[in-house]
Amino acid sequence: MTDHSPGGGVLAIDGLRREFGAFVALRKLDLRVSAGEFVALLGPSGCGKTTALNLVAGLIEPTAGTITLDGHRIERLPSEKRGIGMVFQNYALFPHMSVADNLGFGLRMRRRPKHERVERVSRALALVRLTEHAHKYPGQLSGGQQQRVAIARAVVVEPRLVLMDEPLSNLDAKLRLDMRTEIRLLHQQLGLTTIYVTHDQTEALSLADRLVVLKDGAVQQIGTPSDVYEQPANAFVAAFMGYRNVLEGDLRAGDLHTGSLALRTRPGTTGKSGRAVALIRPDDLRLLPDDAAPAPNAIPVRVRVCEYLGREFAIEAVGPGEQVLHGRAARPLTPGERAVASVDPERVLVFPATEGAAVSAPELELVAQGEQG
Ligand SMILES: Nc1ncnc2c1ncn2[C@@H]1O[C@H](COP(=O)(O)OP(=O)(O)OP(=O)(O)O)[C@@H](O)[C@H]1O
Repeated sequence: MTDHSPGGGVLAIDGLRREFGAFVALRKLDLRVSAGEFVALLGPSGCGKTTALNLVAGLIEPTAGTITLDGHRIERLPSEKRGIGMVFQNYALFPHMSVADNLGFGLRMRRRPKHERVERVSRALALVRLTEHAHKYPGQLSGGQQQRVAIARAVVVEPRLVLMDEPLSNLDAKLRLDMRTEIRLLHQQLGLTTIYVTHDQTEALSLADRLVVLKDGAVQQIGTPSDVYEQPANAFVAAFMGYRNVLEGDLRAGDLHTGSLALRTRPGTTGKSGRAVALIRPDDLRLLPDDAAPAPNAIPVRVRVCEYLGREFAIEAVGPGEQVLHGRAARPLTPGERAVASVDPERVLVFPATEGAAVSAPELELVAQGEQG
């Protein structure tokens, strides 16, 4: 094992499973991560993301399955022998060591000569723009600065693989955005193979080359951000990716009939029939004044809430059959006002209703929160 491998290693995970007593936290994870790739594990609380990460890190052992890094089986190796860098949400810095010593620690453990340590620490400090803070202690830094130290400490040893577990979750909204860009930039510069755990779909979409969406310990979809966003594999993934409007009904000849309205759906569903759910992103549901020109899939609604978003307005409205709908309007609408909700059939995804049952209220709430970010 060498510290000097340029870029990152190649990771293969096969049939990875972890049980805690009778509870299965991770069912079966099969994943290939190429050298230099950035993969995000995404899903709601309790879906098994941290379990998967901890198995790769060597903090817990698998019940079954293998993990291969650069051709070597590592699933039973002690954590410190795996050549992996780790960044956690609580920074986990050594409080009694200066920033520079925190960074140099891993290199000292690897017995790198002093001149090399000094050189690499100063390069890593410059990379995360903390050069002038080198002699401070972690307690004297802001949360964002501490997290930059933690990231620099993980990458300074040039690990074959970097694991990050919700590294931005303790930071405020603005800092989160700044750090997100910083992590992406760092990844572009160093090309380290990275696995990143988050429950925030916007974070995963913006950072990762590929996403692994998990639910109840089971993989739902593996794909690029645009695959997962545009072509979610099932209703759960769709709801998690922000398809907040969920309408259930009978699918006949490409139309979903809910009992109180009929919705034309994406071409390709015409041949299918039966109980189904249609999912629509709020961005794709346009709220128009009542007297607007005819629009596709026009649903008469009454406006309930109008929120200012900056460039446009988020509208909550009630349609036929008391169906609650979330959409966007170019101009403000008044609560109580009649309006028309319209959606291009191309943007109406349809899944069998059995999958729709998997979209539970708490998960939708989580999506709703994520949407504000
Ligand atoms: N040591 C343990 N003993 C028993 N159950 C555990 C243990 N660790 C995790 N679990 C359970 O396994 C499931 C998956 O946990 P995990 O921490 O991987 O979820 P997660 O997706 O990372 O969630 P979060 O985002 O909340 O951290 C949870 O239901 C959790 O309660």
